[in-house]
Amino acid sequence: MNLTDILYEKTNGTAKITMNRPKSLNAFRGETVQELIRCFRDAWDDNEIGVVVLTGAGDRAFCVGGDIKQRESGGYGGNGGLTGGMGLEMETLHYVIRNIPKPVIAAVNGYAVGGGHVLQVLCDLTIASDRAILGQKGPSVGSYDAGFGSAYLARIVGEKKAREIWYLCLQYSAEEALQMGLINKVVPHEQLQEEVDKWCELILQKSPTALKMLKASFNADSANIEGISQLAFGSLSMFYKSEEALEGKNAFVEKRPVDFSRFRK
Ligand SMILES: CC(C)(COP(=O)(O)OP(=O)(O)OC[C@H]1O[C@@H](n2cnc3c(N)ncnc32)[C@H](O)[C@@H]1OP(=O)(O)O)[C@@H](O)C(=O)NCCC(=O)NCCSC(=O)c1cc(O)c2ccccc2c1O
Repeated sequence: MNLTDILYEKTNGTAKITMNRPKSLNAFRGETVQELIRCFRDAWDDNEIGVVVLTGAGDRAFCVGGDIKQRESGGYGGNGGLTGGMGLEMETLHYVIRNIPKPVIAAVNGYAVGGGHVLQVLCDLTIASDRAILGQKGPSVGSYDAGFGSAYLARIVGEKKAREIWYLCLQYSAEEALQMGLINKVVPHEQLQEEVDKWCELILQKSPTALKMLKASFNADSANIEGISQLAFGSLSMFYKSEEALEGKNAFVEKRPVDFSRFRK
């Protein structure tokens, strides 16, 4: 596969997908999302693969969400269509992570923030380094991921905690994330790969059909969130054209404090 933003390797039944833009803390742009979708589809279609690992390149980040520096008033470019006018085919990416009939493990090696955090939320299982920092950021930068990013998050950590995560945009340590049930396990940073390998091995010893059916049954209960997701991304593409959204983006790029006060009037 010809890939620029992703590293993709398949070894002994495991497909490893690494977001590879470390200079931007693995923030995603249109191409990154397209390549992620292609890799998940390849792993879906390959009968030798029984488990998928999603991680980030480098030592600092899993993924910090959309590449804000590339965000324009109409989103991230593109011609509309599958990207809903935003240049990021996020709904499809969320779809393939949720619906690939094999367990997906997020190996969170650093920051998992914004849309990057939503990716770890969507994975079946998460193992994090003790250096990981997790949280949402959208309302600080004029954005939101209000489909699976909010409604499914609330199923995982409960309504109160999910609202805190989104309304306050705090950053949580791996240990705090573990305590609130947001992730499955925390390990010393150096042992992350080893632990992920162990979990993959355990999964690969199991009946693939049983795992496939279990994943489908877990998903069934939250399937209606897909409709909420369509509404949320549809409204986001309109919101991105607003002065309010641009204030969030510009403040981040200009490295200055954001001021949304005029939009409360
Ligand atoms: C993550 C941080 C808290 C890290 O802070 P720290 O101080 O440790 O590091 P720096 O801030 O110096 O970052 C290093 C370097 O990386 C650049 N960078 C960081 N985040 C991004 C980013 N999101 N986009 C582009 N570049 C980024 C940073 O500018 C530095 O580069 P220099 O050249 O200046 O050295 C902190 O970095 C932080 O808070 N980052 C912002 C994270 C954020 O707001 N994420 C949410 C973005 S919006 C989003 O995720 C999103 C999701 C979706 O699903 C969408 C769907 C459809 C459309 C749009 C979507 C969308 O926008």
